[in-house]
Amino acid sequence: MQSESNMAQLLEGVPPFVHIRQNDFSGRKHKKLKEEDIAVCECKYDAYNPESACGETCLNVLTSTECTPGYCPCSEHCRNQKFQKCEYAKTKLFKTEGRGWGLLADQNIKAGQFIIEYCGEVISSEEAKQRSQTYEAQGLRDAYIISLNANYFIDATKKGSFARFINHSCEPNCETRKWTVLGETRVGIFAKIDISVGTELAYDYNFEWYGGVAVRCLCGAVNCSVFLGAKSHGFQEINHVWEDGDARYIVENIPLYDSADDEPFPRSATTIPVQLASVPNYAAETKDNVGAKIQLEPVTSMKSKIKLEAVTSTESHYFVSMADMAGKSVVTVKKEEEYNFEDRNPVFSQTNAMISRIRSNTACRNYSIAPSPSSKKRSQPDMKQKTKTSSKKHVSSKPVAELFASKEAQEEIKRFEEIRSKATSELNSLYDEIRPAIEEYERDNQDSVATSVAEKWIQAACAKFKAQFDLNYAILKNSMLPRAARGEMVPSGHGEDDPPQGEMVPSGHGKDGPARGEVVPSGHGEPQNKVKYLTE
Ligand SMILES: C[S@@+](CC[C@H](N)C(=O)[O-])C[C@H]1O[C@@H](n2cnc3c(N)ncnc32)[C@H](O)[C@@H]1O
Repeated sequence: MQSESNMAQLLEGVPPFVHIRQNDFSGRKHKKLKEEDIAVCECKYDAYNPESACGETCLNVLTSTECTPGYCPCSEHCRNQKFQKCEYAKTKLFKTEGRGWGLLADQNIKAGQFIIEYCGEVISSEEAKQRSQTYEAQGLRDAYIISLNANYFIDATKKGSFARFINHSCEPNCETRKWTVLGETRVGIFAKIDISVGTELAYDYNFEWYGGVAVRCLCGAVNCSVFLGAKSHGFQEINHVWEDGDARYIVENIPLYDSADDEPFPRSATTIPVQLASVPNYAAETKDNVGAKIQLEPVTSMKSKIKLEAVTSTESHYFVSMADMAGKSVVTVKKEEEYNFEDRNPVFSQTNAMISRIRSNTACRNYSIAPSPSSKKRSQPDMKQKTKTSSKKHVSSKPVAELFASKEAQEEIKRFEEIRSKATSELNSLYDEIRPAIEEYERDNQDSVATSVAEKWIQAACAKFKAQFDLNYAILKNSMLPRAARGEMVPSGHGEDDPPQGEMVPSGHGKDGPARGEVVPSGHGEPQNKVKYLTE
């Protein structure tokens, strides 16, 4: 926990926040890394070549996992503990034009270099939604919540590292990457390209837009998306992009939030569309003045300008959307009645709720260990129920065994049935034992599950599958034996190896062997020459 003395007193005018260099886990427990789950690389430190210690070819580096101190074969020479050792690039805070504060490179930075960790408070998605609304209601314009994975978010609003000052760009020189550090997922800002000293750092927020006032992007990129989150699913779904030839709508007002504006942006208690001043310069594109296009000037400066060229004027509430058509950004606008924000986004509907979702590059060390996809997110009693129900679904082999006249067959089937129920109950009790780890995995499904848990689970699951297979095989095999071999009465005229009349005997079946191409499982009790043909 950082104390208030860490309250960053930076340049004049920077809103205060608590400076932290490690994520704050007051929202949930920090994962404990078990010894057997520690990933140990195979690197060897060569004093004549210090680069040999945990470089690009290190197994841990390749899986975006930091080496664990005390376990890395390169010990103090290990170069793969950048998050843990806060090996940040030199950066500097500066005031941007129109986008609040920003961070710039205070040294030359190489492509791929780790720049800084995005630290903040680790909170659940529910908490993130709630906080986002609260901040919005408090009039906070800048959003600092990013997604860690489907279930957890990092909120750097009140506590965070200097990464919280990095602005968005549609043509970014940085990117976010996820790393596993001591069992926890952490987010770092990395250089996408070589960055020279004095250049502003920016990454693509990949914002998820949940409705509300659209935030105008002032990144200045030639191919700027015009709004933060414009590429997000939420934005595109709500702001349907009209195609040529569609019915046109009259345009007057565009709900926009420009972070350069000092005036508090308009808010409505119940509706999303915001009434703005009417646009003076307009020209109807279609006869009925509906759905006019707005040509956007290519953004050349940090403070972009929207030039409204083809706008008609009548009513007040509209939604804006845009597409890049033949190199020009084109904004089209839809009537308020077309949208139903309440239905689509009940939680976010009344706020300018934007939470940045960082794409994952997490190395794939995930094991699918839940009993079935349908059990995901179930509570404990339900999960128990699931495993019990699934075992009930198995065909009870007792009545099946009784169908066979041969005592030998009956006993064999019962024996395999016993093995299967033992394996099933072992799997169920193991599931109870590791349930907390599985539930954690399911909540946090982009993280890796502990190897010890995965191994136990895989072993028990395989034992159960094998037992089930053996049982099925025993039933099948005994059904395939000629009646006489199963101790049943054979009508006169049928030799032991002859099929009943009218039955097809697959060609190529010799007396003692299976047909060519027939798969006869090896090592399963009965000799192969008993598998001949189906008689029932
Ligand atoms: C994580 S903060 C970045 C730091 C922020 N500029 C500050 O002064 O604290 C994100 C906020 O900065 C502003 N911002 C970032 N990139 C922007 C951009 N390209 N255009 C407009 N505003 C931007 C938005 O208000 C956004 O919600």
